[in-house]
Order: sequence, then C-alpha cells, then structure tokens
Amino acid sequence: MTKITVSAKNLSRRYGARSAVQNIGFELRQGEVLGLLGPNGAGKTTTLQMLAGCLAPSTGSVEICGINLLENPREAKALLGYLPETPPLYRELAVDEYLRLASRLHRIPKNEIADAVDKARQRCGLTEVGKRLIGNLSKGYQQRVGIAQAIVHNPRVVILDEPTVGLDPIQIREIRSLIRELGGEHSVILSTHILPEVESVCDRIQIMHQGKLVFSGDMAALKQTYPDQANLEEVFIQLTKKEGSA
Ligand SMILES: Nc1ncnc2c1ncn2[C@@H]1O[C@H](COP(=O)(O)OP(=O)(O)OP(=O)(O)O)[C@@H](O)[C@H]1O
Repeated sequence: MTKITVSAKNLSRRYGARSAVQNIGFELRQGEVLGLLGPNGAGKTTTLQMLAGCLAPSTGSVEICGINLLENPREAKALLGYLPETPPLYRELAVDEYLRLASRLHRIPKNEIADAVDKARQRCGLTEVGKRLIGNLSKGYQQRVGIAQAIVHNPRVVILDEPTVGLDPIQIREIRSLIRELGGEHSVILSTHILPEVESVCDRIQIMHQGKLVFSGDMAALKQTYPDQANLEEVFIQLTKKEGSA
C-alpha cells in the first residue's frame, strides 16, 4: 500500500472573529501532487501555513509521515520543505551561499552540505548561477532558488504556495516540469489560481471556497461528479460563484 505522507484532520483557523479555514481534512500519498485551488481569500495560504507548521491551527491536527506536527514539530518539520507565497530569499547572498545557509537551517550534517547543495542546484536548473547574487537573478530563477531551499534536505513532503505566480510562459513551463519531477519522489502540495496548471501537473484537486473544501478528488472524479460541466474552469466557477473574502 502507498504510504500516507500528510494527514490533516478537522483543520480550522480563526483570525479573531473571521473564520479563514473550516474543518479541512485530507490525506496525501507518497508520489502524489495535490493542487489546492480557490479564489482570493479562500484560505489556501492559511491551510498551507498550517500544514507547514508555520501557523498553529485553532483546532485540528496534522501528521507528516505519521509524526504529529504540533506535538513533535522538529521531527515533523525535518520531513517538510516549504516555499511560502513570498520566497524567503536573501537578495544579497549568492545562490550557493544561500543554499548552504538553508542546508544548515535544515540541520544537514556539515559533511553532507556540499552534496546536498549540488543536488538541489542540479534539480532546479541552477548549476550555471551558483556564484550569482540572488537579487540580480530574474524572477523565474529566484523562484527556482526558493524551490531549491525547500528541497535541499530531500524532504518527503514539499509545500509550494503559488509557485508560478508572476513568471513568464517559458519559466512557468520549466517550473511545472520541475514540480512534476518532484512528484515522482516526494509528495507535493501546491496552491494556485491557474486552472491549466492543476490539469497539467496535479494528480488530485481540492477546491476551497470561503474556508471550506467544496471538492476533493481527481479529474476523473470531477468529470463524474459534474458531467454537465465541460471543464475544470466551469466547475470552479460553479463551486465558487459567491464573492471571495478579502
Ligand atoms: N493574519 C491575518 N489576520 C487576519 N485575517 C487574515 C490573516 N491572514 C489571512 N486572513 C484572512 O483569512 C482569509 C483567507 O486568507 P488566505 O490568505 O489564506 O487566502 P488565499 O486563498 O491564500 O488567498 P489568495 O489567493 O488571495 O492568496 C482571508 O479572508 C484573509 O483576509
């Protein structure tokens, strides 16, 4: 049986009186790429922050490869890589320097750092730019550096918040093929507004609306559930008709 890498149960998050995420639950298996879709303010970033252990849920629990993220954050986070919506880059560092720093933060043993950096650079197409300052790279390359820091410790689960936002069509194609490749070895959860991205990259789709999951399944299930809708876009529009929440 394929291993479950992420298990989220009854996840909810309130900001004061505002309920950003309500009772979300799902499981992710090794090798799967899961796409989290939803209009602005649907709760995608809040959900990913809770899955990455950066934001405490108001209620509910998350397990990463069977380890409870709230009870054993250090062990669980060692199995996670996270690219937040704004990549956590130091513009004044060279790519190699930054990836070495990320390796140390991920507690990679000193004698394994050079190999880890080399592998992440190769996987993310950064071999030619190791000595360049991050601040001088194009947005697409900066995004690759953001993904490289998320995978440098070879985590079981990779969480990517809008990984292709603001990129040109060629960069988008490259990052998508990188995500597909990551999905072979790791489990990947990504959030996006871009519907073709989900169709081309993801094995499974979850659509969020006003903090709730309104669909969860693969493309075949989506077509079966909504036989009258021609494509994902029409299903998305039908499920998220009401205004998003600011
Ligand atoms: N720190 C915060 N304090 C108060 N409200 C917040 C905070 N962070 C998010 N929210 C609210 O929670 C809701 C969900 O926001 P979230 O950023 O998770 O949505 P999203 O689906 O990622 O949106 P987008 O696609 O626009 O990035 C929104 O109504 C937002 O205004």
